[in-house]
Amino acid sequence: GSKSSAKLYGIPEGKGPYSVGCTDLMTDYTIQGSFFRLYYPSQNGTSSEETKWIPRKEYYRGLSDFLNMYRMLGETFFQYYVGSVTCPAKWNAAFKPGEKYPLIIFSHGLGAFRTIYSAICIEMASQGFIVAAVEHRDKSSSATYYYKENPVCEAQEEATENPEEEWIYYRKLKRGELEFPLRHQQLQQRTEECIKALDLILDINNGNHVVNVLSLNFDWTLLKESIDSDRIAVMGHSFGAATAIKTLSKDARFKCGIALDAWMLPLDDEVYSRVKQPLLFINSEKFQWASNVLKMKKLYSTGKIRKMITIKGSVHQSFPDFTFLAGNFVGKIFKLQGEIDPNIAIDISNKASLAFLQQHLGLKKDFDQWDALVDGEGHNVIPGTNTDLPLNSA
Ligand SMILES: CCN(CC)CCN(C[C@]12C[C@](c3ccc(C(F)(F)F)cc3)(C1)C2)C(=O)Cn1c(SCc2ccc(F)cc2)nc(=O)c2c1C=CC2
Repeated sequence: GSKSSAKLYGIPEGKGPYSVGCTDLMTDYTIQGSFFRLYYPSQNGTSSEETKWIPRKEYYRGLSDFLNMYRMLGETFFQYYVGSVTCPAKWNAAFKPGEKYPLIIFSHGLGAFRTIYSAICIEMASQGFIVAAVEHRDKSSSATYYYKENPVCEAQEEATENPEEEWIYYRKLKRGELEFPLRHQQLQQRTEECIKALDLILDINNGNHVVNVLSLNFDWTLLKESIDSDRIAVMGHSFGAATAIKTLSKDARFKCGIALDAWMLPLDDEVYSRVKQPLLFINSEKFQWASNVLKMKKLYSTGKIRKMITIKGSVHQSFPDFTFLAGNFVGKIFKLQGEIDPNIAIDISNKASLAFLQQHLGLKKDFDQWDALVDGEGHNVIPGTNTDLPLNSA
């Protein structure tokens, strides 16, 4: 049955010392508002409820459309196979105050949305990071929503009691439409959304009151003076990795970036000379082709810190959570798993990320134990890319 198979393979728990909480924040009754899922160090025993992995059925509709599945079939398929999946974080657990935590803003890929990179986000939070996984409203996500204040009953007090949900679904490329203009315009919006999420979190850090249009009982005031505003990084997968690179070029408050299987197409030529901060590329073995690797190479210019590793036997889907939910057989058929065990692949990615973040955020942790991984030394990992392009050539 669905429960057993999905449960059997589940999303891995965080390995770090902190227990992990999870909540959602949506601001403003407009599409311009911020919407992100927050993963954070939590106080033990303040919530026993696990977090719903895909919280609304409209995401199943978005996914089946994105994957060109027949909608009825797709929705039933997802409802049945992932409807009961939870991720190993305590829903609305109380935030653990008392220290300043470094912050990561995470950007999802094409056709994804804020909740499906929880293995990465939970691991980072368990190691003492606060992670905000933004949900983009640029129509690159399978689905997303916002609340409209329905003007009709504006006059009466119930305006905020039954705000109208507006769902936005993935915008497919039209036949004959050029890809770059659409993706570049989406990239601009995605970058603005990452920067706005940072502004909002720093606002909360200053003790300003935040209005969450989602009625959740989470105490945001506990985050006051809990963000280490000098230790901020941006991270993303595929289109989200391009978003991370563009965000670095736009906002120096982000001190370094991590690009997971970067899709370089949406980036404009100006970006390449404007990324001053250290950048780590973590690539899967299969998601690599010459023009994409050449663009990564273009970011290697003198004086800038660039690291690149490839995880052997991994595939593009080794980073999102679906890789943990399919059995080995189905996983390989749908290219959700490569030759490498999904847990080993994500472990390499997370440890390399932690070591790189310690190096470039100046953390006082023990993540330096994984420095060799950042240099591509270790099992299942190689430096640079597995394509035959020499990276350091000018
Ligand atoms: C058919 C649509 N076709 C045209 C756009 C390409 C579809 N595609 C390959 C797919 C996503 C695939 C997938 C997922 C999930 C299941 C499931 F069954 F497990 F749910 C199955 C099969 C189908 C592997 C990609 O877009 C790959 N990709 C991604 S995949 C991000 C994602 C999305 C939804 C998820 F549920 C999980 C992960 N993010 C990017 O930023 C970029 C690319 C390519 C370039 C830039």
